[in-house]
Amino acid sequence: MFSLMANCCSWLKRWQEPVRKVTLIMVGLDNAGKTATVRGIQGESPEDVAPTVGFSKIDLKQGRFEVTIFDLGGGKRIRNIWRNYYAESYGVIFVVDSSDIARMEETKQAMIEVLNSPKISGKPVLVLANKQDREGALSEADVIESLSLEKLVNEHKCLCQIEPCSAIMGCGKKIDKSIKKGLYWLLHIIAKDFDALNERIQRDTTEQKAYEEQKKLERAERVRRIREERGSRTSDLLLPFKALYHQQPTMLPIRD
Ligand SMILES: Nc1nc2c(ncn2[C@@H]2O[C@H](COP(=O)(O)OP(=O)(O)OP(=O)(O)O)[C@@H](O)[C@H]2O)c(=O)[nH]1
Ligand SMILES: [Mg+2]
Repeated sequence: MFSLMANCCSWLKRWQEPVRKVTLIMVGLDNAGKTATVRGIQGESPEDVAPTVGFSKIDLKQGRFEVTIFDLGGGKRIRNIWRNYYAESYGVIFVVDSSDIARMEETKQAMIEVLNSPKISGKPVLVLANKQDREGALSEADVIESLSLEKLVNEHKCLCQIEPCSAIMGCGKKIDKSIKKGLYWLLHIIAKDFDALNERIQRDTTEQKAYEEQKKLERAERVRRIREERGSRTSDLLLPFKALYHQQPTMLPIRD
């Protein structure tokens, strides 16, 4: 009887909680398994994925959360787009290919760059130590050591959880439990500090929009000036031709 009442109370409490819109970014080197992971979360097959050029966006409902995940391409040349998503992100999912030992240093540098951003520092980070099914994959402890994870997250005051997992294990209900557990953890941490985080995100996104608007205006002004310069140069070049054209009729032989 008591447990029934306790269950009812917790259900009521959850039901009264407002729906919260949360944006997350999923980053990590190319080939780490980000797209395979979001595919699995979405209930789609994580097999046959192609490298992400740019980003893909997925929307899902998790309890009282409406979650948007930006799965950002990890290729070296497109990593610089990550920063455009930092301001609006409530938390980070960093996917690591635990079996690619040769790229651990590159992974570490990429993570340092993400956490170094003032728009990310202090936000919660979920590290998915992916590809645990592969032979020779680093264990959770080895990934922590290779990335100097403890030092890094302490320096940037980021709450962090690491989950060893395999994105290709299954999808939907059959998804690796560690991925599910990690996502719950991240959303739970975000919910705990939602108001402060939300305020920061509103402030940062307004600032970013103003910055982008300013850049757009500057670009438009540059283009206008280039066109103006080109226009005046073309009319200078055209002038002798015009003069020539007007002179020609007088040079034609006069016939009866
Ligand atoms: N064995 C194994 N392979 C995986 C796992 N997760 C992903 N893969 C494979 O790794 C390759 C890359 O996966 P993606 O999900 O495309 O990697 P990504 O991080 O999205 O890469 P980019 O889009 O280039 O940034 C694919 O061939 C996947 O099938 C895993 O847990 N285990
Ligand atoms: Mg991808």
